[in-house]
Amino acid sequence: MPPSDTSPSSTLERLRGGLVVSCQANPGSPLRDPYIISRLALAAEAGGARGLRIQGFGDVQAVRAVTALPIIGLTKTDRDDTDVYITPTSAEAVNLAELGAGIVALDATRRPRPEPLPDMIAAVHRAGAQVMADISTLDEALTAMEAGADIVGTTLSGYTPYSRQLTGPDWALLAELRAAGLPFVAEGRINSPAEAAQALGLGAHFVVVGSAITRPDVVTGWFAQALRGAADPA
Ligand SMILES: CC(=O)N[C@H](C=O)[C@@H](O)[C@H](O)[C@H](O)COP(=O)(O)O
Repeated sequence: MPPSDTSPSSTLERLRGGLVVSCQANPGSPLRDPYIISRLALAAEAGGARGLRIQGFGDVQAVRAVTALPIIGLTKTDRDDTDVYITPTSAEAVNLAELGAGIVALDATRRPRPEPLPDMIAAVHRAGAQVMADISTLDEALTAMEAGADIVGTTLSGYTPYSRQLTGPDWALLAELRAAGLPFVAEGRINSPAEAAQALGLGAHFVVVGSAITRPDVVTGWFAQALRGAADPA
């Protein structure tokens, strides 16, 4: 019997003011293995993470087996018919909920999608989980909340062609979401403790950090890039 999550209605409440660590490995990464992801999740828990964001059925299963922390589950599916890739179908969303994700992340961008967003949200709710709508603009956030999402996340800012293309967090989007009175999660390119605290101060319900904590291959690239051409010529 895997460790159990709390009741679905309290999952978001448990995360208020906390850090959620996204434990994902890029395709081709030597860390892309459910056992390794489950160890990263335990390391995040030991460090004080209140929740985990986990991609793929195998990883959700492996992580659910070792921790009772709330899981935000998602799939990333490359399809020929749509650019929507974070949990594009109800079947995937319901499967994630059944595997123990108390919150399911759905792509809520305005790109053409295989299934209507309100239908997907209803399916997740019927499966007993809550919905985090991954958006890239304020407009998408408003639409997602109208469609029944429980909270929105800034996850996809910079990943749609029409959203702000930034190298750091989208602070302006956080301010817009706050001004609109929407419940929101700060996620995407939050790469330091100071930035995480700043996001919470801007009204985020919780903060998700991924690459800076759990992608050492990516972080190594940041350092290696900074050193290129920086050697003292003397
Ligand atoms: C755009 C996209 O596919 N984002 C994914 C969503 O789950 C993950 O690859 C990110 O790591 C996550 O959003 C956290 O962001 P960052 O790694 O920047 O802290």
